[in-house]
Amino acid sequence: MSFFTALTTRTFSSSARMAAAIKNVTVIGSGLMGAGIAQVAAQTGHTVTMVDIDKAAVDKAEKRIAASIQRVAKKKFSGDEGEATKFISEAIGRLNTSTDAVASVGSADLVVEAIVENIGVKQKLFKELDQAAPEHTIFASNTSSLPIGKIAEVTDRKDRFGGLHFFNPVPVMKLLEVVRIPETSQDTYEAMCVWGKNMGKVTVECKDTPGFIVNRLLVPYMFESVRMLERGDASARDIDVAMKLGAGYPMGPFELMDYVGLDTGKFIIDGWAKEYPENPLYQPSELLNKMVAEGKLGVKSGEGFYTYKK
Ligand SMILES: CCCCCCC[C@H](O)CC(=O)SCCNC(=O)CCNC(=O)[C@H](O)C(C)(C)COP(=O)([O-])OP(=O)([O-])OC[C@H]1O[C@@H](n2cnc3c(N)ncnc32)[C@H](O)[C@@H]1OP(=O)([O-])[O-]
Ligand SMILES: NC(=O)c1ccc[n+]([C@@H]2O[C@H](COP(=O)([O-])OP(=O)(O)OC[C@H]3O[C@@H](n4cnc5c(N)ncnc54)[C@H](O)[C@@H]3O)[C@@H](O)[C@H]2O)c1
Repeated sequence: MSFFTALTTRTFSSSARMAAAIKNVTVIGSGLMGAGIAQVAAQTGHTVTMVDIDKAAVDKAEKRIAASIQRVAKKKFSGDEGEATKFISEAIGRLNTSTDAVASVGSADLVVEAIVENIGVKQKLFKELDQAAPEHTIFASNTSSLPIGKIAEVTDRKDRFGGLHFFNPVPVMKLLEVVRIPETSQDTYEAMCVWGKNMGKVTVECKDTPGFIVNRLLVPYMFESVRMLERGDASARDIDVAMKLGAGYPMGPFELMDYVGLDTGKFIIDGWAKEYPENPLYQPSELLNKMVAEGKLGVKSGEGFYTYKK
């Protein structure tokens, strides 16, 4: 029986029941974000299937999760090795992997998509998943910049569709932006919020506007930093030092761009430049385009504005 036929009243308890019923989570994409979301979901008691079209990406994600979960356990159970080991093995035991997205949603209560930032690719995926997933399954995208409504329009479940925008690194960053489109039902919205809290996150409500809350402010700031570098006004290192020591940011803009991935930054700005050509804050950068073309994607490729050990 679906949630929607089973529950007749739109009370908070009905939403809480929906969220409590979110036991099986499928995370599509096992890159930087998908791996983090899958890890935290497994840590917080969910049965998780982490999917990627690329088997090598799944293998890499498993390694990343194994390293990250050690750090989480060390912090959470400082001094108690037994509890830490139990926490790790139980979480890893709840985490399954696959390279077949369609076959992985058959028993999903929630699907969180974290694949490449491309509207066509996301729409194609959700169209396929819409046919395969049970009626009650909630779909969410972790997109940084694309309109949730546009991704959802290829499905017949817009009332069970929203944005769940996590922050990198997911095991550490406390914020979860919960994005609702006009069609998102109140039950779905509340279920996403309760699930977010169960994941240990603080949720904020966002409308489906470009960049939601954080990226609407963060992306122009990052691209202004690149433009400052392109003009030769200051070096990347000095801009980073200035913003860390002068504005209290944990990372400077270039460190953070390397950390999130320059390709993701390019996907975002290219999309916004096309959609809002008049806005000077949304203009692409020649330097960033060149770096991405050269495969300099930041930490994940070993080189970006800085170089990293692989
Ligand atoms: C071009 C435009 C692009 C825009 C893109 C937008 C992208 C997107 O949509 C939005 C975002 O995500 S925006 C991005 C939003 N993100 C930001 O803005 C991030 C800003 N940066 C930060 O908040 C901090 O620098 C960090 C938290 C990353 C590291 O903290 P730190 O103090 O500088 O350095 P530390 O010593 O390494 O770590 C200390 C402790 O933290 C823990 N821990 C860390 N990583 C972990 C992991 N992977 N796993 C587990 N645990 C992890 C661990 O306990 C560790 O202790 P340990 O004893 O070493 O295990
Ligand atoms: N990088 C960040 O800091 C950050 C933060 C918040 C949100 N996001 C958003 O999360 C999403 C993923 O970003 P990321 O940084 O994890 O990217 P990533 O490049 O690290 O990983 C994307 C993964 O998706 C896989 N993939 C591509 N198409 C697929 C498909 N059709 N089916 C299954 N897997 C597929 C790729 O093989 C790759 O492993 C993007 O929408 C991005 O905008 C990124």
